[in-house]
Amino acid sequence: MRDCRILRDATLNAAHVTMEARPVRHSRCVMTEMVIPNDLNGLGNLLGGRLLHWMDLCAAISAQRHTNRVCVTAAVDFVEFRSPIRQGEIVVLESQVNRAFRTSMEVEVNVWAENPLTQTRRFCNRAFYTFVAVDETGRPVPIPPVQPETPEEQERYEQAARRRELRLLLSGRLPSEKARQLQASLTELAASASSSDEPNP
Ligand SMILES: CCCCCCCCCCCCCCCC(=O)SCCNC(=O)CCNC(=O)[C@H](O)C(C)(C)COP(=O)(O)OP(=O)(O)OC[C@H]1O[C@@H](n2cnc3c(N)ncnc32)[C@H](O)[C@@H]1OP(=O)(O)O
Repeated sequence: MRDCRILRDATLNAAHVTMEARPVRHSRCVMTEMVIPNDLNGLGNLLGGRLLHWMDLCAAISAQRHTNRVCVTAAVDFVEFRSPIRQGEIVVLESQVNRAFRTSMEVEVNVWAENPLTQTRRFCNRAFYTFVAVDETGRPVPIPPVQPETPEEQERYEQAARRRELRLLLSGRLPSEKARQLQASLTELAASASSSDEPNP
């Protein structure tokens, strides 16, 4: 990645880059695909790897919309496959940047399967991607913050900080004593568990 010419050409002129906070809506991406025979596993359902590929592209578009930079996938967490997706169904992917940190950001991707005849949708999949904005040499560069505008965006923004600590902890990039948000959440959980254990008077 570090000596790629496309990367150099795409990032040398960084006049379009700004560090002003950006609303979540600025990074939103909606992608639509149709499941065809080449996308199927032996059971006749959409291949998990094909879906992850589409999700990665959708998330990359969100990351690049937020930053106006070339962004690379650093990690993928909490991937769930809740319901198989069948041939002929329409796959709708929606992503947005939940929160930006220094050079990295959390992108949430949600996936629905849509019946093309009835247009009814069922929720199938969710994952959280970490993208890092890079310069022309592939090194991480600072990115603008996210400005949440709705209560849901605010909640996602706060949860993103806890998930970040967890993924950095699990990848050995954060010592446990520095995982302060997680420690606070665990203390809160323990307190609510012990108060609900108390017998009624
Ligand atoms: C017509 C115009 C054409 C234009 C044309 C443009 C080109 C259009 C390109 C399209 C692009 C599409 C892209 C698709 C998506 C890929 O397919 S990308 C390919 C797959 N990914 C890669 O190859 C990435 C390989 N990894 C790397 O290059 C480096 O590890 C990284 C990700 C840049 C990080 O570098 P590093 O030296 O570890 O940097 P470090 O300073 O330690 O960490 C930087 C940040 O990453 C975070 N981080 C690092 N590792 C992790 C981890 N495991 N978990 C969580 N966070 C992590 C750190 O916490 C830190 O965050 P901040 O505190 O700064 O917010």
